[in-house]
Amino acid sequence: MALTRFERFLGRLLRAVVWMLFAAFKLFAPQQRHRVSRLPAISNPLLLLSAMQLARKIRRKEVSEFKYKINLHFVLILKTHSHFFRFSAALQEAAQVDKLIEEETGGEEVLEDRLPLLGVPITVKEAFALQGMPNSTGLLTRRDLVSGVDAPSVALLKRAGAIPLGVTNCSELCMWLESHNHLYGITNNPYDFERIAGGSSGGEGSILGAGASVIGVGSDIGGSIRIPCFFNGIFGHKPSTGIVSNDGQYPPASGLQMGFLCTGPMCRYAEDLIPMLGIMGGPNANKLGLSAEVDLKKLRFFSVPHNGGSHLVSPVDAQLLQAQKMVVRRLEADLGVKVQELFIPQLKYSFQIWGTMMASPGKDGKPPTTFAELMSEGGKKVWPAWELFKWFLGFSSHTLAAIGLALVELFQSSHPSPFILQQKESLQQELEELLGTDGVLLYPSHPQIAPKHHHPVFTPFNFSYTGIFNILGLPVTQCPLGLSEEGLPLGVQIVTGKLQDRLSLATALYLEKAFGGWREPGKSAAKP
Ligand SMILES: CCCCCCCC/C=C\CCCCCCCC(N)=O
Repeated sequence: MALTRFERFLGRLLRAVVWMLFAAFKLFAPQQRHRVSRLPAISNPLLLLSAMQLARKIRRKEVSEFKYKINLHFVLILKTHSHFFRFSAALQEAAQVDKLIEEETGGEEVLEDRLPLLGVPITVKEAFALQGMPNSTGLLTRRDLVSGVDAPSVALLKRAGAIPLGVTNCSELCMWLESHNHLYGITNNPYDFERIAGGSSGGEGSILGAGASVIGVGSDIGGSIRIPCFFNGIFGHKPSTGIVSNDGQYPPASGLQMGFLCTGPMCRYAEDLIPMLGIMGGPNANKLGLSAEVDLKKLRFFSVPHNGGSHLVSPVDAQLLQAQKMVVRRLEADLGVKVQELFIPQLKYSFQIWGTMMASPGKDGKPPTTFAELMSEGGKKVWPAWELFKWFLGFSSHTLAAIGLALVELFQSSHPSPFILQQKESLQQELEELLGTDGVLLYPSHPQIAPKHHHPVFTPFNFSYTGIFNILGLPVTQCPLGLSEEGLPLGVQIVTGKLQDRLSLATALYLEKAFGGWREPGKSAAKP
């Protein structure tokens, strides 16, 4: 059974609404002007180290006191966002580091085991609770809220010795692929300030991509770790469902969404992913066997170049297709494996599957909290159509994307399409059988290279390239693959079977060596 006439009509209506909103946006949106157009090169060599390298230097006292200084200049240019840094508290904590090293009588190995991130600066997506820091998730009504405790994932990193520098920008209520809200503004891409940093963990993506922070915490229910990692040329991992605690972030997931949301690590160097995941997962990380050696030659590799041509989603950029082909060639040449190219027809319905499952009631039968309800938090009830009218007049405190999402929600049917549910089930079964415990699948991270600011309003369904794996609960590592002709990051998603995270993490380590991993934006000028 294919989509019903009503469902097809809804699809067309949605597209018409998006086009109208975009046209309106083009007319009314203020234009950004940048006094500087590119980042300077990084001058402090400590800023070029991975968390593991930096932690080793700190343990050996090769970095005494807190010489690692955040590049405030970058933070200001990128608007990632700087007003919420806890520099003096971080410096006080850093001053304790040498004392902790002196006190450890068991030597460097014991210290590494006990405090693997001792002294390493981290940043955290503002949607997570970090004690003493705001936790607004871009809602003006939450602007005065200060976290009294740390989210569990943040607490585990702190317990491992990491020193939080502060919180970074995200999209309004974490539900858009551009990090923009009326509290902090819009975050820029370090490779080209005219372009988006992605969302919803875009502040993290930008600050890490710029080399102004070492490692960071993000969350992902539709691509919010992977999209910003892709656009900012860094690594990120959406773990298998249920490994890292999602508690302590706003908004909390509701309904079936609880099984789709994942918290995970973001960083510039692949070698930081496994230790971060091990720490953030707490005892759950034992389920992943992260210390087991992976022999890439014994894995089965698959490459899916696109979603099969959904009319809602842009075609995959030729440079991304080419980059993925290069990965295939490299794997075959270096490892002697045969990478099988596949087309999986159900992927065409990725957006419809994501939308249907996100709107489904939880196991307790309760429907998820609506987006309009979340927007109303701490203030007056939000009426989406009225809010849109206010937005046209410049009076709304919400972004067009958030208003658009609340509007679209009004048209969502409460009866899920049996055809879409069937596509989801068959996709789940096919991928689980295909990947098993030794399969690795390459899939585009997004159909487009980092778009210009606000342009995602025009292509809102493109996130479904990442979103589908939230619904399937599969782990995915986002891996950079060098730069495009315009000097913008290229990349690929590496997907594996449930709880087989170590396979995608090992593949990312290999691809970092093969393709050069993160590139410093200040040395990679965007071509005009
Ligand atoms: C202004 C136009 C708005 C039109 C809305 C069209 C509907 C699109 C639906 C959903 C877009 C969600 C994007 C989610 C991005 C990542 C979310 C995440 N936290 O992982």
